[in-house]
Amino acid sequence: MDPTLLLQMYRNLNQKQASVFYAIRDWCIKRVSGLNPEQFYFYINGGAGTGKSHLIKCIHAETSKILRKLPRNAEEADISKPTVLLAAFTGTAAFNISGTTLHYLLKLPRSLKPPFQGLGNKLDEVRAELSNAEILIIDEVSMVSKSLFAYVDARLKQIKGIQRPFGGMSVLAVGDFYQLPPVRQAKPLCVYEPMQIDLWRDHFQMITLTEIMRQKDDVTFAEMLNRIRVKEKSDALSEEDRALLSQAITDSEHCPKDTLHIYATNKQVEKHNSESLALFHSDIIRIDADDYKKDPKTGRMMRQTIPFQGTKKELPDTINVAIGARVMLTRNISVQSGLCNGTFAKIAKIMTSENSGGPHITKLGLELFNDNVANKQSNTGTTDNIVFIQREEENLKQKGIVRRQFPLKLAFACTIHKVQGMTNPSAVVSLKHIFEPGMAYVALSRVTSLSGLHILEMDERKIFANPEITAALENMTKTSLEQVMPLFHITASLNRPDALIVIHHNTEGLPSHIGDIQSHHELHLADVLCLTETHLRGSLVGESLHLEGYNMFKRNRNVSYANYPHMANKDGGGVAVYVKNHIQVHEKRYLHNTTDIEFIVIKADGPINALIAAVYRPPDYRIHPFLSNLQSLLESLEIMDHHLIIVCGDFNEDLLSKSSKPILELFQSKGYTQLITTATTDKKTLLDPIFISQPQRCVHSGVLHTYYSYHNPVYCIID
Ligand SMILES: Nc1ncnc2c1ncn2[C@@H]1O[C@H](COP(=O)(O)OP(=O)(O)OP(=O)(O)O)[C@@H](O)[C@H]1O
Repeated sequence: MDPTLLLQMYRNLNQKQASVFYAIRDWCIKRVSGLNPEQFYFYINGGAGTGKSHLIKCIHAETSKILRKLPRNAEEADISKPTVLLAAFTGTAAFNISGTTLHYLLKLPRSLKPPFQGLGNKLDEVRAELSNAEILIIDEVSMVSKSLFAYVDARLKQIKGIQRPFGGMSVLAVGDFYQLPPVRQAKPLCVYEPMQIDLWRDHFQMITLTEIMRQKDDVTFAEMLNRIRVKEKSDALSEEDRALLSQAITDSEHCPKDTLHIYATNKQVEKHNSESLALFHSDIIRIDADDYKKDPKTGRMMRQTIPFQGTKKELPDTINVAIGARVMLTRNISVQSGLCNGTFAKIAKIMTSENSGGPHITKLGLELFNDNVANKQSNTGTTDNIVFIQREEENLKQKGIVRRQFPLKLAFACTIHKVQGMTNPSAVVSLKHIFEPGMAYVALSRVTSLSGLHILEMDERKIFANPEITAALENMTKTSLEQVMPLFHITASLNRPDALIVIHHNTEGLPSHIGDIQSHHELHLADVLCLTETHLRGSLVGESLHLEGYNMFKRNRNVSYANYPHMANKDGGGVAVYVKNHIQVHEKRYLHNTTDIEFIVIKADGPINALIAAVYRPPDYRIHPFLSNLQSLLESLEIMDHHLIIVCGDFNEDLLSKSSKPILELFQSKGYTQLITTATTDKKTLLDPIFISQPQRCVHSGVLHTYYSYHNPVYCIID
């Protein structure tokens, strides 16, 4: 994925999405640090468009990056093998997250009926391919049946040779059980059935995303979708929701004809498709299936003059198309390349060759609709944006026929089952013939705003949820992940207007990370935000470094060392402090006897009186001269006669190590208490302490998360 786009996706994560992202990121950091955290089994729940797929993409990119460091420790490990597996039941859902289908990934048989079929002689190959795999992500989990889930568990146990659930892998299951259930009337995974081993109920913890991102510019519509998501058959629509939906009601005369039509059944779809082909296109081309049958005399496979009729076939007898006609693939040709069952495209080229019976269509050039696809076409034979597909094969065994036909159908319209996961600016949705819970909700929630929705045959009785889902989700074990973003939750319940929140973070470069700081959900809660390793040069501060609502103070490395020019001239380092506008502060720029140390001191005069210092000690700054200069700084602070002094920063002394800690000892000898008790870096060292002269004034302290620095931010709240 394009790193700039990915970074923007990280920055855009809403607070709930970020909690899940950081929880799983932290698990990976622990795993890589050799701490062997317990496997996790999370279920990410959330209505249509709450950003579940967006979150999966971010988690996949970040966790793959971190876990890549794991196999390096193992001898003979092949680091090209994936550490995080991305999968879904359907090809389109898999492609949407750049993953693959569960069947393909785990080489599952078509029929999942017991007994379990092992991998046989493929085991070694699959085992080698998945040797580094640590996490399995399953999207659109509502479509995964219990038998498929049990197969996934058994298969992973076989591949990993470990009898723990899912072969000891962690699992992130994502989806919305109010959307489409598994095919063939199977019970959804979350609905408990006694007498069965229930992997779901026994292991999974639920986290619910609540903010709708797809319709975020149309909040009224988004809120209505949330209500109809859980509406049961016996519930009536509220007057308000009825009025909203009635704005979208139209009829076949007046609705936009060239917009995607979504129906419940294949019959409705086929009727609409053939009418639209005739309406929009005149040069209609008929593509018959090439059916081959063995000649009893010669034993050779002979092409039949007309396609074989009767019996159920996957590939159609005949397809009528035209240049420019909307079509959809009906087979997973290559999920990685976006050629999946359910992929939408336009016919761009029709390639023929001459044979004895006249021109014969050999290839079709498709312009795929999915934006991601263009970047992924590698070995599928492409020109510009066109992907060429060939005829696929189907064996009609009982009839002795081999069929060769394009796995394609017209797609001016499609069924609701094909639009799950899709985001569209507009759609025409028919509510006629809806036969399952969740169908109306899936169809109505595809568009980004109410103005893009056109409803045919409105019937509010067709909008209904499965009540079993509501009961099942109520009974599921839940986790709020509040501990992942502690400051966010503490401040929400903190009713102390004059509390002071101080945060320190080693940013590893302010100019490159200002965007990350601006979008961080907790850093902007700081009244005083101390940053080290700002890497700033020059005296001017660009507009881009401005944080809304804050005043900035800074001291660059090059002005911090009077007696060590070699340190002053080195890149990196530097300290800055951002202070909320309403706090009265003065910077204490020149301190008696204090030189050769990267620091800033600010004196806050209200609402809380305090001296706050941020310090950075480079790792190569020898401890004795540093201690002596730090001592001078602390003595200068003492003589300012302030009762509350807070000194934070990166001192490059690991307070979790067993070796001596002269910096900590110096602070303790001066009566300070250190507040941070857990690791502050990705290597699980504690390099970023907060020292305080009056520990009784601190009501909360701890460590926050970021994705862009080796260091995590630390905070304290002063009453
Ligand atoms: N944090 C975010 N910032 C910006 N856009 C987002 C964010 N999360 C999701 N989106 C956008 O909102 C739309 C819906 O998101 P997404 O497809 O991830 O939702 P979903 O929960 O997977 O939906 P569905 O259940 O219908 O499959 C997409 O266009 C996506 O790019």
